[in-house]
Amino acid sequence: MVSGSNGTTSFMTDFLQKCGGYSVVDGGFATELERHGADLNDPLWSAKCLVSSPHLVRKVHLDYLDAGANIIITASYQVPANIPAYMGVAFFLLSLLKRNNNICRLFNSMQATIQGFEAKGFSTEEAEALLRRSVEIACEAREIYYDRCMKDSCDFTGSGRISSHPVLVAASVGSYGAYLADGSEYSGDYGDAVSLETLKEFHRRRVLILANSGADLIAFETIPNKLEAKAYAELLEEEGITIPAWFSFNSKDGINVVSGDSILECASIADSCEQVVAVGINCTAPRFIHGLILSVRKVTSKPVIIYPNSGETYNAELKKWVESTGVRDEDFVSYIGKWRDAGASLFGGCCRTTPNTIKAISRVLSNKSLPSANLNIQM
Ligand SMILES: C[S+](C)CC[C@H](N)C(=O)O
Ligand SMILES: N[C@@H](CCS)C(=O)O
Ligand SMILES: [Zn+2]
Repeated sequence: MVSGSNGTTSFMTDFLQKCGGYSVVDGGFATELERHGADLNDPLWSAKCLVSSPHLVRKVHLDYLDAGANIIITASYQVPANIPAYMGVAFFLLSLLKRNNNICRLFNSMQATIQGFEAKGFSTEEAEALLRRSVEIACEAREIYYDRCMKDSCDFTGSGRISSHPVLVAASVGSYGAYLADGSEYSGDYGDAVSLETLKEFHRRRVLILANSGADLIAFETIPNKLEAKAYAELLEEEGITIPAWFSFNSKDGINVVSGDSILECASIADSCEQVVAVGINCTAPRFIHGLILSVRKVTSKPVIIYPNSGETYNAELKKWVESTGVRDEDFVSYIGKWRDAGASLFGGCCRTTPNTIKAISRVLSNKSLPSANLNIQM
């Protein structure tokens, strides 16, 4: 096993210790916004609410804190810092070549994204302000939560810090595929036109903004391929980013990440990156999680984070989740003990999970006497 020891290692292990050994991550953010009536059929997806209903964003964070989350993830998943100049040039060239099917597909998704943002009239400054705002709102929710706890006089230390329920704000960075808003984060297929440099330039500005936004760490989420993991790792190093980060991949077969790249290779990239304090899997069907935890553990000793989705499938055209047939995954909370035994230490939910899911996870983890697997907790 690779050591993974570095300057930031203790950040997560110290935090886990404060939480009692295991930590609870929040659940589906967009899902909860939709449950409150938000229409996310938009290129910004969940981030649309940063503009249209920031109060709802704050409320959803608070609901997850009330449910027991120790880590809340910001609404910045699908906000780019800007529309990079290379995209304008690439867009023009692609428009000349779009007789080829693959190029045609790339052209169409770029067109949708660029037009979506232009239609919204976002300047670079506004997009950047949106990224910062996403962190501010999460921090505001944490303050409100702490204040409430203080009033209820629960578990505060002399320093005014909450002792039994510490909370971190993780700034979400969605993949380039998320930004394309065509579900590419579930294929990881960006085509040959997208290189390591393309991805680094696409992510550079927003990573810098989020690193200086007051967030406690950066959540690189739903990473669909090895190239993007490499881009993140190189960016963190090149830019001398000092706040910690986690790398979380997604899979649709339990063996590889969605692009077909090996989870072992992807997790190794995360392991070698000094700033990375946890490695894991998100937005993946629960039935694949156990095997993936074992794979990740083969190449890193860093804490393993998992936040599966409900096991449904995303239809990017309709921007809706469709129930899958066959396996019932929605009661995945019953597997928390098994995943804990396999070596995971941070647990939450991704798309289509709710505060009820998180409440149930929190309950399972705080009940130390429960048996290892199949705890049969009802959400
Ligand atoms: C994690 S997926 C459900 C996010 C939404 C997707 N990038 C889209 O815009 O359709
Ligand atoms: N954290 C994201 C989803 C990642 S797949 C959100 O719910 O906004
Ligand atoms: Zn998800």
